[in-house]
Amino acid sequence: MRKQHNNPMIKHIAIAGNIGAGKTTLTKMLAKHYGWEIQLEEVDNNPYLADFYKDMSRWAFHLQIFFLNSRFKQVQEIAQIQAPVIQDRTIYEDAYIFAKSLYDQGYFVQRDYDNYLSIFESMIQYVEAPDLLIYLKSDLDNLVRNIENRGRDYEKTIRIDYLQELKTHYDTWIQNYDKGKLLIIDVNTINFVKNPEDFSSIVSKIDRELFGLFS
Ligand SMILES: Nc1ncnc2c1ncn2[C@@H]1O[C@H](COP(=O)(O)OP(=O)(O)OP(=O)(O)O)[C@@H](O)[C@H]1O
Repeated sequence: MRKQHNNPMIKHIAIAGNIGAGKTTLTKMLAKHYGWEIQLEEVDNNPYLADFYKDMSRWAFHLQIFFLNSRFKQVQEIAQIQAPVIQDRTIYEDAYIFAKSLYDQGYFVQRDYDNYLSIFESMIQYVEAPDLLIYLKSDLDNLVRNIENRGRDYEKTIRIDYLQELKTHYDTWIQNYDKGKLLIIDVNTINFVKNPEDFSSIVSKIDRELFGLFS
């Protein structure tokens, strides 16, 4: 079912969440449902991701710079496209979740982290927040199950404490998020791929945010 988006104020929808939360799948399903343009993460063409998971200290800075630039280019493109766009992960997550937790865990040396933050601060002035942020809230069991099921070779080395650290940063970030509309979807007890009614319930919540009388 295709439903054209008819709220001129809403142009940029973003999906946020931990590794394995289901962002990419939901992004594609929502893009199809609403007829939105789509912006995915650079995973297959990412020159650092596989090396990063083998040796995080060695490649943390390179990977963060790559993702930061890639995400910045996406927001620039979104600003220029007239049609509504749905984006798989935000630039905030790169800085406030990934870079921060890599620094906290000692994978970033101080001067590299300072350098990264300085680049981020320069860029963020030119970034508009999404009109609607959809956060997929997931516990660790669910993340691990999804990561195992998709079976990417380079993700086999992901440690549970790395996911836990990311989750802690996500919790803090979402609690304090005030840049625009926020919709939190608990994905622990639903399966929007297998159960059409779970997908419909997500769509109803989004409809309420986008087209509701008091939204
Ligand atoms: N800034 C970042 N720093 C470190 N790793 C990152 C960063 N951004 C993305 N990644 C990693 O790149 C890969 C992206 O994969 P993908 O787009 O499938 O998303 P995902 O995070 O696994 O989430 P989902 O399963 O919800 O789609 C994951 O291993 C992810 O965590």
